[in-house]
Amino acid sequence: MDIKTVMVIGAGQMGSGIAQVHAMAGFQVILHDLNDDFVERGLTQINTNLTRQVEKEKITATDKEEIVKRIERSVHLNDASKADFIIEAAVENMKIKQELFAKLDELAPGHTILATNTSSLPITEIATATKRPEKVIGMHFMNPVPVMKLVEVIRGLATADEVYEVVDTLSKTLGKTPVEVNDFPGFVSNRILMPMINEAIFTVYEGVATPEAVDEVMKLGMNHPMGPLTLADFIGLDTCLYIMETLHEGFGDDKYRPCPLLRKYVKAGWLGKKTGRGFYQYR
Ligand SMILES: CC(=O)CC(=O)SCCNC(=O)CCNC(=O)[C@H](O)C(C)(C)COP(=O)(O)OP(=O)(O)OC[C@H]1O[C@@H](n2cnc3c(N)ncnc32)[C@H](O)[C@@H]1OP(=O)(O)O
Ligand SMILES: NC(=O)C1=CN([C@@H]2O[C@H](COP(=O)(O)OP(=O)(O)OC[C@H]3O[C@@H](n4cnc5c(N)ncnc54)[C@H](OP(=O)(O)O)[C@@H]3O)[C@@H](O)[C@H]2O)C=CC1
Repeated sequence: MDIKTVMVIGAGQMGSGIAQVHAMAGFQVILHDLNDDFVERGLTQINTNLTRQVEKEKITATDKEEIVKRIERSVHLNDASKADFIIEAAVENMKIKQELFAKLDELAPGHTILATNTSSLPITEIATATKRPEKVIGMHFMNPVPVMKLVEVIRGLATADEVYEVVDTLSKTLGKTPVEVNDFPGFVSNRILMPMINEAIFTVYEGVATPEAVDEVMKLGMNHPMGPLTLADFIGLDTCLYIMETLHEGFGDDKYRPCPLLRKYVKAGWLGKKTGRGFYQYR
């Protein structure tokens, strides 16, 4: 399949990173969000990342200009009519994703693949919102997208082999390493990572240690690049909570119950780095 134009839905931390790596690989990109300000925020992030690369002499200023020129802004979902490949990176919520997929199914050309960057939600269930479940697939990038090598590729029950092959090849074209996994809550990455983060939050909640101490133990003791609470702030505490809820509901096992402190922070709007406060303060 010949992919020329890739549309990214959601210009948040993941969507902007996904748009950046596609534009860097030479694709035309349409970056979509609900309004101009959100699209602009995503483009600002891309600009900052590329400027850093120019300063480090990894790309030239002309390369940067060309990459940015390949990214078109969008606040109208009917721009999907121009896309060969769509990756959805909106909020981690089944209702919102199903609504988006139902609309994209109507607006996108028949050949267009509809991928989702969901962290944990079942691909098979997202696909039921469309009349093309064979063209729906999970393409799960890791944060920060320009740096992390993994793409977890998840087939829904109905995903066609050719669609899997397209995503496998596309991931390699982006310089990433695809790994195929089955469609179960949290897939592999978040089934393992998120209970560790949730347990780190319990250790703070139960007064075992401060966030700083927990992070230091895991960084120095286990050689993790970031401690689990710094990582939770980096991912977004709302996203961490949604993932824990998906695991809890999906497996029906209380070992996945989200820590009450995580719920409290999310209710308070302490979502981590993106809102300036989570386990740490950023402003
Ligand atoms: C929730 C999910 O569904 C799945 C997930 O994504 S879970 C999260 C997975 N991600 C992780 O676990 C990340 C863990 N952290 C790390 O690997 C590292 O701390 C890190 C890569 C983020 C930063 O690395 P570091 O060595 O501490 O910092 P630093 O030296 O500043 O950065 C290394 C490189 O990353 C780049 N970088 C750092 N943060 C970046 C960002 N947010 N965006 C783009 N590039 C970034 C830097 O520019 C630098 O690039 P060069 O090698 O080209 O110079
Ligand atoms: N954070 C992470 O480390 C990772 C996250 N993911 C997944 O990627 C997805 C996005 O996460 P992330 O980028 O962190 O989240 P962010 O909150 O940074 O960004 C989500 C963006 O999508 C927008 N949005 C919400 N609803 C819609 C809609 N109906 N149409 C278009 N845009 C919409 C949001 O707007 P608004 O601000 O108004 O809500 C926001 O700009 C989630 O599914 C998440 O689970 C996957 C891998 C890693």
